Formats: sequence, C-alpha cells, structure tokens
Amino acid sequence: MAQETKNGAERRLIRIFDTTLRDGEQSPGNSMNMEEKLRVARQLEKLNVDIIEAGFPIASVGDFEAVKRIAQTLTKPQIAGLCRSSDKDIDRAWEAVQYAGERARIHTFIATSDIHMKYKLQMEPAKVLATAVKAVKYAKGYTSNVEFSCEDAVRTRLPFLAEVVEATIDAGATTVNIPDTVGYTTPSEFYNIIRYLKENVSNIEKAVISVHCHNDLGLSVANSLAAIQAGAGQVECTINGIGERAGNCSLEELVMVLRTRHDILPYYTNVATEQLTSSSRLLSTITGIMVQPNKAIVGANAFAHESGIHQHGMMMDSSTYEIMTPESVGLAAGALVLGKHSGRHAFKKRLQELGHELDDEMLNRAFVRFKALADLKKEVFDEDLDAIVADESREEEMYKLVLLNVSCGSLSVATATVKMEINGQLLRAAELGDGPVDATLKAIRKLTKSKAKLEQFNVGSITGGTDAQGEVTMRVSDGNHLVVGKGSSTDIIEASAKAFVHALNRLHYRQKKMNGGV
Ligand SMILES: CC(=O)SCCNC(=O)CCNC(=O)[C@H](O)C(C)(C)COP(=O)(O)OP(=O)(O)OC[C@H]1O[C@@H](n2cnc3c(N)ncnc32)[C@H](O)[C@@H]1OP(=O)(O)O
Ligand SMILES: CC(C)C(=O)C(=O)O
Repeated sequence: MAQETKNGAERRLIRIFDTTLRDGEQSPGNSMNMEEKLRVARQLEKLNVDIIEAGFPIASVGDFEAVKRIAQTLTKPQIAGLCRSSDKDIDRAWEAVQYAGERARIHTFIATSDIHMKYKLQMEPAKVLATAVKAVKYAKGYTSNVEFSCEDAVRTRLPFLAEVVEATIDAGATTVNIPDTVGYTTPSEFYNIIRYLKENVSNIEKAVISVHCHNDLGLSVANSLAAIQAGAGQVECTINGIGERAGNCSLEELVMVLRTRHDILPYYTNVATEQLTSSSRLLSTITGIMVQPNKAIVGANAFAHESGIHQHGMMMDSSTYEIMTPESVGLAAGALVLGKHSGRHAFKKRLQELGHELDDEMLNRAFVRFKALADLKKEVFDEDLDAIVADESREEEMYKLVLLNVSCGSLSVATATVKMEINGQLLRAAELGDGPVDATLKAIRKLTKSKAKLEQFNVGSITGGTDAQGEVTMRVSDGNHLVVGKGSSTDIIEASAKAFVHALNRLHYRQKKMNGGV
C-alpha cells in the first residue's frame, strides 16, 4: 500500500471513492438515465478511481438497473451500492452489485448524531448501535467488502461515534466512513475527530477510515485533506464537486492538491489525472450543468492568462504563473485544430480525448454536424464538439425537430413555423408569440400537446465571435419531473427549439420509466 519516494520517505495511498453517480446524482438537475450513468462510469474507469458508488439500488428500478449494468460492464474499479441499515435495502444492493464479483462492495449507513437519531430516525442510541451492527453482519453474509457510514458523524458525540465505529469494525466493516453530511466542520476540527478515532478505537487499524465531506461552507476539499493528514485512507468525492446542496468534495481538486503539493504531502492516488478534464466535460455535457469558469482545475479559465504582466511572465517561463501544467489535467497542448478540412479520424480522436466514446452511428451523425458547423465557423473548438455530442447522444427520441422558420423584428409580431416528426408522422404548426423564442416554444407545445413548464432559460455562447455557437440550457418540468434540456446552434432561436425538444424527450423518457415502460 505504501510507495517509496525518491528520497526514501514513504507515501501513503489514498483511495478515491467516486460518488458522482450516487450523491452527485442526488442533486437537482443532475439525474441521469442508465445509458448516461454507464457513460460516466466508463469514464471513471479510465480515470482509474478505486471505487465507484454507482447508485442507491433500492431507490428505484432505474437506479437498480444502472448499478447492475455498471457492475456487469466495468472490469477494474470496485463497485459499491448504497443501502440503509435494513435487510431489504442490503438484499437489493447486493442483487445489483454482485455482478462485480470480488470487486463488489456493500455500503450501508445509519445516522449517529443526536439530532438525526431523535428527529429523523426516532431511535434511541442503543437501538441505532444495534441496527448498525446487525446491518454490517447481514451484509457480511454476502461479501467481505463492507463499508459502514455514520451519517452526520461530525455532529455525533465523540464517545458514541467511537463506540459505533469500534462495534461496526468488530462486526466486519472493512471501511468505516466518517461523513460531514451537512458540511459543518472545519479542517482543524475534522483533523481532531479523525485523530480521536485513531486514538480511541482499539480495532481502528483493521479498517480503512474514509471521509465524505459536503461543501456547505466551501470547506469540503480542505476538510478532506485535513482528514487525510490525520490518517484517513479513503476520500469520497465527485466530479465537478456535484452532490447534495452545495455539493461534495471535488475529486479533481483533491487529487490535484495531492499531486501538485507532493513536496509536503506524502500521499498518492491512483487517479490518471490526464483524464480529469474529459471527465468533467463529459459530466457537464450529460447533465447540462456547466462548471463555473473560475472553478479550480476544470473551469474554462483555470489555465487562462489574460493580463499583460502574467502573459509576459508565461512567455519567459510558464512556472511564473502555473503551479501545474495544463497537460497534467488533460488539456492537450498542441491539440489538432479541427476545421472543415478535418477528417473522421482526427474528429474521432479528439472526441475520445474529450471523453466521448460514440458508437459508429452516433459518430457518423456527429461528424455530419461537425462538417456543417465547420462550414459556418473558422475553427471548431472543443466546447463546440461537446455541444455537438450533447445534441447527438440523446436517449430514444419521441420528438424530432425537422424544420424551423421564424420571422420577427421591431415592427412585426414574431411568428414561428415548426415542422416535427412525432411517432414517425410529419406535423407542422405556426404560432405567434411575444418574441421569436416564445413563438417557437408555443408551436412546439401545440405539436407535442405538452403542458410542460419552462422553469429556467439560459443562453450562453460556447466560444467567442459572432459565428460562435449559442447554447441554450432549459429546466423544464411536467409536475412530476424536472429535466434539463440543451441545444446548440449558431442560431440561438434554433438552439432554443432544440433545447426544448430535448427536454420534452427527457420528460417523455422519465414518464415512460415511471410507468415501467423502460
Ligand atoms: C446523507 C445521504 O445522502 S443519505 C442518502 C440519501 N439518498 C436517498 O434518499 C436516495 C433516494 N431515496 C429514496 O428513493 C427513498 O427515500 C427510499 C426508497 C430510500 C426510501 O423511501 P421510503 O420508504 O418512502 O421512505 P422515506 O424516504 O420517506 O423515509 C425514509 C425512511 O427510512 C428511514 N431511514 C433513514 N435512514 C435510514 C438508515 N440509514 N437505516 C435505516 N432506516 C433509515 C427513516 O427513518 C424513514 O423511516 P420510516 O419510513 O419508517 O419513517
Ligand atoms: C450516506 C452518507 C455517506 C452520505 O452521503 C452523507 O452522510 O452525506
């Protein structure tokens, strides 16, 4: 487990437990269907994380099937399924993860803080302790690889936390997780909590201590790092830091802290950091949620130098303003420039570098879109490719936009004519509206008979210049589900129409899934 460094000092392995597909997916706007989850899981495998928490199998049939499929498909990482401390949850988790064979992990949890025990579980501490022990023993009946989490550990009385940790290790837990469920702790406090457990739990060396930090106060990465320094051996984190409320510890940030400051931090991870950018982009493409430009490591500006003094320094030597190289996180230097003369090989290679593995049919469709775009733009950027892939790698489409014609101006009423293919039938409608987007959405609503509500509408430019692609992101709800729709085009009205049709297709898919049709 330990690795020698050049100067003979020991480095400790920090296991990376990725929960993008479980805690990450729990946050609004981030839910994914099975195919999308599988694509993210494949990318996480390339990223070489140690453990993937693929979902919460008892939560829904869809979640169960996704965990099962991921366990059946991936060959390298351990696959964990989360479950409450109850036999039926554990049975269901095992049913899904068992396909990973020796790499299957059951992750069971129960809350241990007074607040959670009293108000949520309405259980006495002794009952919680007994339930936790029983759950771990029951899970051990299926596999030796059992993780136990004390939910809201940070707000748990320390002697009780130590008692639960000791008892669950005795019951067979091989990883014990200490979550900061509500993002409340600070680095020094969390360091002391982990040290307390190290010093007061007699069997602590028999299990790996894990931490799972939320970001409510913006401290999740700092707290995880403090826990590592206190002896934690596993960190739970997510791509782009997504997760409940303000999110989880960001995988890319934590991993790059360990890599960049290896001079003072004697730890290492197995993560292939060159895959970080692709992983981040793939997730954004799938969920439609972009990372803020100034986000550390994967934000669009993370390696951009705009001001003169910085640019001058960079020209003299990049170490003046760069503490890590763009290449180390997968931002390729000297990448092929894609334009209208580029061929399928270069196109496919760049897509792969960006984390997009498309089947032949999707690749062909995306290539046609790429050529059309290259005719309109001088240079096609990575962000343009992400948008094309987002448009093309859609789940089964009930509704297809065939044609859009809009007329508007300061003196005329906006009119939109839309032609769509619905269930193989070509239909056309025209509507007037309060502006071209309103008219377009009205016409689409008329054709699809949809009453879905537009909750949020954002338009942004993918790259610079007047020939840039506009990207529209919408949140649309049908009362039962809230989905994100995305569309891109050099024409923002067309991008809006595509985003709305994308959202309607997603709602249709969710509806079908809810009715058991998927
Ligand atoms: C901190 C975290 O991130 S925890 C993980 C959060 N993730 C999720 O909740 C995933 C999605 N959840 C779901 O789909 C649903 O909540 C389900 C399927 C898990 C449960 O649904 P329901 O049976 O309808 O219960 P509901 O969610 O309303 O309430 C939770 C129940 O679990 C109990 N419970 C909560 N945590 C635990 C636990 N760790 N162990 C045992 N029981 C628990 C609660 O006391 C409550 O019990 P009650 O129904 O007897 O009152
Ligand atoms: C179930 C645990 C690991 C969790 O998600 C939390 O406490 O935040």
